[in-house]
Amino acid sequence: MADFSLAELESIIHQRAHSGDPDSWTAKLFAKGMDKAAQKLGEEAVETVIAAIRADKKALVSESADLVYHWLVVLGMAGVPLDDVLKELEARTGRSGIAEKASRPKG
Ligand SMILES: N=c1c2ncn([C@@H]3O[C@H](COP(=O)(O)OP(=O)(O)OP(=O)(O)O)[C@@H](O)[C@H]3O)c2ncn1[C@@H]1O[C@H](COP(=O)(O)O)[C@@H](O)[C@H]1O
Repeated sequence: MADFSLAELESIIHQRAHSGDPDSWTAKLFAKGMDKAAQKLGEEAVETVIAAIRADKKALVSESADLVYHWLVVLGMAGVPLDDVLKELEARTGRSGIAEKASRPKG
């Protein structure tokens, strides 16, 4: 099991986003804005699909890492916390109160 979490990567991205470090890819993406970040996310998604179709496990791991990193950049840029996505996934399992609340009639 890796000693690393998506929450840690989200935190690193948050720190690097406005670091002003000219060597930081994260800072470059944040400076370029959502169009560029979303484009990179799409490219990494396509590269992940290609790796999967080729049954190239090594490439699938590498492209998945690129994909998840760029996905977190896009979430960060949009101001959507990773936790919101995790809560949505949790609700879909039926484990959390969110699913119950969402399906409850208003009023
Ligand atoms: N996980 C990543 C990560 N995955 C991919 N990338 C970068 O994403 C970029 C784009 O990937 P591509 O394969 O498309 O590379 P490219 O062909 O050179 O890109 P373009 O020609 O399209 O510009 C590359 O420069 C990769 O280095 C990442 N950059 C950063 N991180 C994480 O973010 C942290 C902070 O990084 P910096 O912001 O660079 O300090 C790092 O320590 C890592 O933990």
